[in-house]
Amino acid sequence: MKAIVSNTDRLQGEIHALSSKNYTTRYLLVSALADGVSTIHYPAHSEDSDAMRRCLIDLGAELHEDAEKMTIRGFGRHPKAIKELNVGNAGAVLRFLMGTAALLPEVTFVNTYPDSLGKRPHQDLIDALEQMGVSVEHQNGRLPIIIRGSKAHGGLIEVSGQVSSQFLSSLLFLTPLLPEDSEIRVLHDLKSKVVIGQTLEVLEEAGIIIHASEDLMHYHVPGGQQYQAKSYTVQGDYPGSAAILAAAAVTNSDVRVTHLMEKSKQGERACVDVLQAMGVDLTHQDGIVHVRGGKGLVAGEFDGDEFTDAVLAMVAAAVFAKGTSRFYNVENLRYKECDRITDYLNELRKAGAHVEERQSEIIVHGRPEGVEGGVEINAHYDHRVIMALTVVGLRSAQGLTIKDAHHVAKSYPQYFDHLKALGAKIELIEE
Ligand SMILES: O=C(O)C1=C[C@@H](OP(=O)(O)O)[C@@H](O)[C@H](O)C1
Ligand SMILES: C=C(OP(=O)(O)O)C(=O)O
Repeated sequence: MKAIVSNTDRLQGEIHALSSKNYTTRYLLVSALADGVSTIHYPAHSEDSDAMRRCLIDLGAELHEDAEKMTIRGFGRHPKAIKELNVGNAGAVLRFLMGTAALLPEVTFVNTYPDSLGKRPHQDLIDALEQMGVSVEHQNGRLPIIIRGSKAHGGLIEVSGQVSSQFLSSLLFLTPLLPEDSEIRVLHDLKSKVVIGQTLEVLEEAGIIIHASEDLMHYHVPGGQQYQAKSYTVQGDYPGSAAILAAAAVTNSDVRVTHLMEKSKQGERACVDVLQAMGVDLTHQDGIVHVRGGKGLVAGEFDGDEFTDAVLAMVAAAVFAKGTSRFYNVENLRYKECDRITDYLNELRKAGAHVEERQSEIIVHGRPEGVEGGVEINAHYDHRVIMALTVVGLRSAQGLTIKDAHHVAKSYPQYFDHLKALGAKIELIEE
């Protein structure tokens, strides 16, 4: 699908935020790891959450769904011994399930997105699993990956957090089910640290006890635990909503996004503070973010690691801010669906933005007058590139054509419909 995004002066209306992808994948997993029937209210529906759902069914979970909720009968510590799992292009799903696969004799994770997930590194998790007696066959730390887990045990586990927090999350989901206690030590740095808060929150809701150090670098996990079957409610999704809020910030707008909890543990909640720091007229009350855009943005400096999945949308807003913005501590954006620094900035440059890259920084020389556009954008298989370039397209004199825009469905299938409902001039063409 191609998205033709035209210059749009005004956005107006109200959007009910989509359900959180990260909470949905976690609630699905802890429900499957429980014995008994759990309920998830308002689960997300996207390619990534569907990938988790599909894989858990393959592993023996029983799922039923109506319009508002899903019930899941879990497989506890005994997933079905299947041969193959296909996680699509979902990084978190792959990494979390590589841990679960350690409960099985042999599973192959196939490589269906060789140019996206197929390029992403998993070596740090592989190293950790090997310390636990799991045998892993892989292609230089990449897919396809075969996990042989029959001998998995707890104990001392060291894992690097330098590339992704998902490796640590994976171990936190697995280790409570092992007979032995585990000590997990995070080596180097822990990137996207805020996301670990979501993992710990969900584990606690599922009745699992984890003793975490205050800096989230050390964990004592008692073994022999059981996940409890529970009832969960998924909150609204900040990373996806950040793109809607950025679109509202760069246009003349009066837009409300509802269902966004002020006290959320999603790091991307910070997009509200970032936009405010850029001078956007915005309020956040009773779960509603209300933007009155069009008054002109100002540049700022931001630690992007605090809102990993909203960085691209915030950079798109900064493209139209007065002055030079800097998003630092973002190197791990290079290991996502594409290289979200080099690939993304190349597309922004094509659109007419003035941007520079460092190894772990994005620098934006803002153009409050707007950009020229009139070019075709390569989506690089990346939903967040698509969402962010759409924001830029709304302020491009000649608009932007985004190729392969269907990849937006990885996290936010309704993105274009939501923007169109607000008045964005977007035409979708099936190819
Ligand atoms: O744990 C999770 O659900 C996620 C963790 C983050 O990844 P990294 O820890 O690799 O930055 C985030 O970017 C991803 O979208 C989802
Ligand atoms: C990077 C993302 O997801 P994942 O790592 O799960 O593929 C994302 O949603 O932006």
